[in-house]
Amino acid sequence: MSTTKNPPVTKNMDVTVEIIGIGHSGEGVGRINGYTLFIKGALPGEKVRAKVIKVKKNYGYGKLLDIVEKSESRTEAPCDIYNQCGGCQLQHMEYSAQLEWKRQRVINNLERIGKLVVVGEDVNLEGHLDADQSDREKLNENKGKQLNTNLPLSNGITALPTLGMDNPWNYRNKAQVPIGEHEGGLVGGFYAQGSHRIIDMDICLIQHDLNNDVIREVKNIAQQLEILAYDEVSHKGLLRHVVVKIAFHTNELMVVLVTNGERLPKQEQFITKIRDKFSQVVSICQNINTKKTNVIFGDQTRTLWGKEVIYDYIGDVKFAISARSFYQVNPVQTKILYEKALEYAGLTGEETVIDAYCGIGTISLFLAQKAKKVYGVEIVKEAIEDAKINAELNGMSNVEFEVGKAEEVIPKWKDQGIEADVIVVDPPRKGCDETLLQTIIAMKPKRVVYVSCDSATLARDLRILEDGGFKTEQVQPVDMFPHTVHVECVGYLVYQGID
Ligand SMILES: C[S@@+](CC[C@H](N)C(=O)[O-])C[C@H]1O[C@@H](n2cnc3c(N)ncnc32)[C@H](O)[C@@H]1O
Repeated sequence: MSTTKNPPVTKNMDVTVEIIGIGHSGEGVGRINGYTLFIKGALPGEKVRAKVIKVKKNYGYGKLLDIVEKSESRTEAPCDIYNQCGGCQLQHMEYSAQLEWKRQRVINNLERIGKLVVVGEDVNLEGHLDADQSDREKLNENKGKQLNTNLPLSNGITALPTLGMDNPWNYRNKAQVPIGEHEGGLVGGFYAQGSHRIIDMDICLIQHDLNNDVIREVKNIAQQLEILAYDEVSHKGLLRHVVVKIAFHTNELMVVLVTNGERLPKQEQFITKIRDKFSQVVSICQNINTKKTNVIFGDQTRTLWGKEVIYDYIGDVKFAISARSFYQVNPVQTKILYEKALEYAGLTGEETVIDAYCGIGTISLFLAQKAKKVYGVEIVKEAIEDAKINAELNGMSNVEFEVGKAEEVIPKWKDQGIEADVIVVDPPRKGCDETLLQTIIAMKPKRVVYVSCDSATLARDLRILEDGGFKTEQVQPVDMFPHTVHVECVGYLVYQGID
């Protein structure tokens, strides 16, 4: 007979609780008689007073009222709109503590989800149980991959300290802000949490300064030229989004005006005013999106002035970035991440490499500098078109790209006799497809380099690869998104199976 326990709290109750972890959205995680309470703004190690605002069967939410005992890691969030925006979740935590927390989260997932042994010093930031609990619950939803926990454990993985930024601000190279109208004026910034009300924003501290300046000026110009902001309820008005991209290495800027219609009134004046203000702007584009949708871009893009693309470099590799092409948003940390991937790939110039989930081929081209041959596979056709353009741009003839699912294309390559010395994977959050993992196991490359944006699925997939004869040597967390809960990792595996 099952017994259902009632939550120990009720709505509006005033509670005092110790915070033992950080949840998925950066909330503090507290426990009351085993019941989990998520409290936004609270930090691990703190004792806080909170008002219960939502009660669910297994967990609830509280509103922070008072900090009774303060964490040493607490700091003043420097952003004026931090509490309204939601784009950053950890500004109230010292940066060094953010880096430690990110590493600990990775370690916990490797140990608890992957059943892997992590050796070396433990950073011991108090309690992460609940955060990791929710990682595990998320994985359970992703059925189909059963871990065999009876198999031998790894002899020990080194989880290195998170590679952070010297200056963890102004790191984003792309800004995209929705435009709306408020009290007769044009506003642009971000959606208030849980709604589509646009809050005007002057400055975003994680954006490159020039992106902030351009966005502010484009709003002013649109207002002066009486361009109407788009209203998503009535589906009327013109200007939907302003997107600005800056190439950190060349300082080239692209401005994209996303409009609900083809005609841009006073187009020439618009262009002249932008150019007069910013000499770095080399490309002004219009993207037409007339659909009733939350998706930012429509299918049609035209260049209003200047070039179709801007150029940037990651290390020595040059990339062409168009209005719609994907490009990593933190180029400084991308270089660090890719250098680690390159180090783990251990290339001497003789190796054949497969880059699975290759996107626009950034990793493939980075590795192609040191490999004999690189094969890249990616599901999005446009990304592969960009990858081919970028290979040509760099005069690289030792790379081949194919559109398709990694789990279908790589087994085909295997059947065609392609043998990889190194396989690199950089899957989306849900991790690698099971068929792909089994193909990697069957192909027995000397090394696997696993780039991951979700350490929970990374841990699950490492377990499968370990069971198939690979040994995970190292996992390197890299902070691509300071002040947010996200953490990127690179895992290094070597084949140890017996043939
Ligand atoms: C995390 S991104 C990696 C992108 C790329 N490595 C980079 O650094 O720019 C994951 C990529 O996997 C692609 N993708 C998703 N499912 C896929 C599949 N089954 N097969 C191949 N590519 C896939 C996505 O379109 C996306 O470009």
